[in-house]
Amino acid sequence: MAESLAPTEVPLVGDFSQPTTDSALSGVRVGVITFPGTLDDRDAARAVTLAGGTAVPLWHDSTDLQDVDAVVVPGGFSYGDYLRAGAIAAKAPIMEKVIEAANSDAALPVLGICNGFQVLTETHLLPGSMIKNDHRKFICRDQVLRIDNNETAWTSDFEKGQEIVVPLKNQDGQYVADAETLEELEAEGRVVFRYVGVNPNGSRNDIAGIANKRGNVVGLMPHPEHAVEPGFGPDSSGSGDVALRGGADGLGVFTSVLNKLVSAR
Ligand SMILES: NC(=O)CC[C@H](N)C(=O)O
Repeated sequence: MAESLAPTEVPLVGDFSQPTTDSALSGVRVGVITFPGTLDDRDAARAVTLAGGTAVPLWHDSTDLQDVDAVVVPGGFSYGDYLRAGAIAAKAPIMEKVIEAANSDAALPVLGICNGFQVLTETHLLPGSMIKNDHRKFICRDQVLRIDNNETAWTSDFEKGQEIVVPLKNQDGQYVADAETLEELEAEGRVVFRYVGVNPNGSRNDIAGIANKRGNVVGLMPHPEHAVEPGFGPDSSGSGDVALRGGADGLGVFTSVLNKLVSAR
């Protein structure tokens, strides 16, 4: 009889054991959650590794955060986007622990990317909601973003006002919130990433990503983890010349949290 593989033992497949020269950074453990239907956990784990940290797979129905120092809630279609994108994942056992740790005095850094951002709004760690793109189509493009807040746990390695190019791919990417919430986000500088040039989905105030009040929880719709290796990411030169593809603009999101955690030690 075939050996049974309990769900909690399902491994995150892939070799993330990149050599790193900085032992302080590699001592930082970043959890990457996998729900049924998650797509981008491997790329998120690889981004953590390329930034110099240690990626720790976290399974959705576990309640053990395994002493991680930060958590990435990656993109995809958790639970098939049934009910609403992110709504079921928000109730997963692992998220109960993430919410607790994010709200604790220790302020665990949490990053939600795309479906992860949808999960974070559904948990109310972040305000507002994600609804269907205004054009009602799935969209996939290289997107210019401006870093409007470089004081969060996930953006401190960027310059304020810096523009980066990362991929965007979703159907429920339109960020909406009531007028009071939008006003508060703007007044408190909590719009972290803003769409530049094109607003690809009708998001209010061109909002691509936001933070909670303490700046430890950040969610964004575009995908920094898909732009972490020169030669493989989007064309940040804007020339359309494949030979000029830079594509590592997203790496700063992951180095930010590692450097911040190391300097806080
Ligand atoms: N790339 C993704 O994470 C997709 C997110 C989400 N399920 C959507 O399509 O809106």
